[in-house]
Amino acid sequence: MARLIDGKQLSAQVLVEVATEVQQLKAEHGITPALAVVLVGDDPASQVYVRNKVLRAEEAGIRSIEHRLEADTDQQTLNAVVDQLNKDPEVHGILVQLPLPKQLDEAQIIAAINPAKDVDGFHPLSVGALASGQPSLVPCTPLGCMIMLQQIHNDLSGKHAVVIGRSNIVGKPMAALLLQANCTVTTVHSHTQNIEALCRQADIVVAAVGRPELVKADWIKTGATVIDVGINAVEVDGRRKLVGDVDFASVEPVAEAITPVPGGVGPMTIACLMKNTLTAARAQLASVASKDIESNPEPTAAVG
Ligand SMILES: NC(=O)C1=CN([C@@H]2O[C@H](COP(=O)(O)OP(=O)(O)OC[C@H]3O[C@@H](n4cnc5c(N)ncnc54)[C@H](OP(=O)(O)O)[C@@H]3O)[C@@H](O)[C@H]2O)C=CC1
Ligand SMILES: Nc1nc(=O)c2c([nH]1)NC[C@@H]1CN(c3ccc(C(=O)N[C@@H](CCC(=O)O)C(=O)O)cc3)C=[N+]21
Repeated sequence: MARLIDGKQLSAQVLVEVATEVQQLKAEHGITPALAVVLVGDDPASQVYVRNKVLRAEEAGIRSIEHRLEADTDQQTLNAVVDQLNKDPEVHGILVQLPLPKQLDEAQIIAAINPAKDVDGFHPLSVGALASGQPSLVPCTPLGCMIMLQQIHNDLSGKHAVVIGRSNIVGKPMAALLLQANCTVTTVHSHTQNIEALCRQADIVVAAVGRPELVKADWIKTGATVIDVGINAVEVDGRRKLVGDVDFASVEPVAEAITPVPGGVGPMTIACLMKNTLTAARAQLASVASKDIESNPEPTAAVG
């Protein structure tokens, strides 16, 4: 029997820590961290996700602001909303829910977000900082996966990690974080040959593919840790349910530890979004303070 990495429980712990620090920030600096979520269109999956974010923000003491725009919104209108949030000193985090309707240019919008407020970690500056090992806002899903992995492994050094998927949201930043943690990282994707054989060499498998129950027991080395990022809605006996990218029933007996779906990576993603909003609010406070010092230098700072 594998150890179950309980994302519901672990995310509740992360949220308690965030809530405590949010209270401190309020008490010491009179600042309430605020997260703005921009949702274009009425995709039902996004609605669920946004609703969960609002609930978790409330628990953490974070103010949440929602902007819901029509599905036929044009680029200029969306840019104006982002711009207004960029300029608002009371907004610390901005998340534009993806995917956007096809008339909108995703890359342009992401690049238009103030990098200091980029709680998704998708802005090119955040991506570059992560890749070059500088401190930055790290994408929420891979950050959540790393917290889960740390429950199982004190030290990830030297582990062979195979990441299935190379999206900008999950696969690529996941591989960067594992590399940073001294893993030997293999990223596989739809052009990779012999995925099963590569996965069988892995101490850690992270599946972020979007294919229901793709990963089978014979892909997994005995004793490996399996992180299932996939969230796929499927119909079983006429009823809708969520399954991951891993065939949980067959893989669970082989793995040492495994995340469930639902109740695994999903709740951790949302908890990490709150963590990033707190981090962003703190950094913005520090940056305002340093600008105050620049514009009002202490007389003693002059060398005489
Ligand atoms: N739990 C959470 O918080 C989150 C969950 N998700 C879920 O994770 C999954 C992945 O999401 P996302 O990264 O955005 O998806 P994308 O569709 O952007 O990327 C999927 C990746 O998987 C690769 N791929 C597709 N089919 C295969 C295959 N048969 N064998 C090997 N590789 C394959 C693709 O390869 P190629 O690049 O060559 O096309 C691509 O790199 C989805 O189920 C999504 O719902 C996503 C975000 C957050
Ligand atoms: N800008 C942006 N940032 C994202 O991080 C982002 C995004 N857009 N678009 C969509 C994907 C998907 N994603 C999920 C997060 C949590 C759950 C989640 O909480 N899942 C619950 C179940 C929810 C349910 O019951 O439907 C669970 O797995 O237990 C799901 C999906 C974040 N994404």
